[in-house]
Amino acid sequence: MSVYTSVSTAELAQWLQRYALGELVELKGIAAGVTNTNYFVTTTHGRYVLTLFEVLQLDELPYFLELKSHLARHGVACPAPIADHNDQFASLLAGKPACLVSCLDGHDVAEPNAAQCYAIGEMLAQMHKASSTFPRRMRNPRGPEWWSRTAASLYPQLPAADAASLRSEVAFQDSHRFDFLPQGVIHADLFKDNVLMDGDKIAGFIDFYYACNDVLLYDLAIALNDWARDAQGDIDAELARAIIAGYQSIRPLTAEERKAWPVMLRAAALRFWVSRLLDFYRPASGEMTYTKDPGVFQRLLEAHRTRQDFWL
Ligand SMILES: Nc1ncnc2c1ncn2[C@@H]1O[C@H](COP(=O)(O)OP(=O)(O)OP(=O)(O)O)[C@@H](O)[C@H]1O
Ligand SMILES: N[C@@H](CCO)C(=O)O
Repeated sequence: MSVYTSVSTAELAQWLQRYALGELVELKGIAAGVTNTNYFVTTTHGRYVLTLFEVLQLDELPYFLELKSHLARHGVACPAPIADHNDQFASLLAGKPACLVSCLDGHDVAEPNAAQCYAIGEMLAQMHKASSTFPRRMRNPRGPEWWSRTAASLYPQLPAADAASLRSEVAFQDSHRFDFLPQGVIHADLFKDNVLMDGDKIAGFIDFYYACNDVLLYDLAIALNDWARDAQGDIDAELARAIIAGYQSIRPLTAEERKAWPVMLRAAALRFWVSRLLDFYRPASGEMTYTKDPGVFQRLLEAHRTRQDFWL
């Protein structure tokens, strides 16, 4: 249950007066989610999602909330943050930074079909295009410098074979830098549980809190590594081709991107192998202790190393 911070109806009704959203009708905690506290809030004007940020500070929010606002304004499917009478998207509620966004219809899907994967690729490319005019910048907090440093801190705890595999991948990625490829704002965590689907249509991308400026192709690799993964943990070729086709229907890949693609799929797997290892060996205190299996991304990365066909 992810309601870490309780908000009373009286407290919320008072806070809502800073918005043009009418009177509070209902407040309901949302069970899903790991990091933040989320509620459905119904007012006389409509339905919204209230997020109380449990980790991010008020001064860290503008990049993410203004990005969502920019994308929603350009027709990209994502929740639109609501501004208060001071034209602010966030302010303190129950001692935590809090914001309201539009409530989307839809649910995350565990086993997507090809039409849904095509839609993901298409919307991701739309997001990349629409964010080209977004003026703020954010460096990737989970880039090569981070994974090298984090992997180095994990080697002593890993079984020898895993440490050797990780070490060789970090070295491999170090010898392949892609700063010359097209860059822009990337979601950087577009997994299946970060998209609400309405049938085969995308209701919205959510959870933009790893969004940053980086190589666009890397974002496609992150999405494909999760959306196209089959029950055995390898990639389903039909789903992979669907994501790539959807993406290219909006933004065709350049010759240099196509050349970099196999290495990029490995980089995207490495990033989540390392973050899951970190959660596994050193769970942050106070956080929920269930961790996702790092082996999923180790096996996927090792499969990418020997693969011949990359679905392009
Ligand atoms: N704008 C929205 N409209 C409808 N439902 C939403 C919206 N935003 C979030 N939700 C619902 O709330 C749930 C939790 O949200 P989310 O996954 O963003 O949680 P979090 O704790 O903030 O992030 P994470 O779980 O990635 O750490 C989602 O699975 C979804 O069901
Ligand atoms: N999507 C990530 C967790 C959140 O960053 C994972 O599945 O490892």
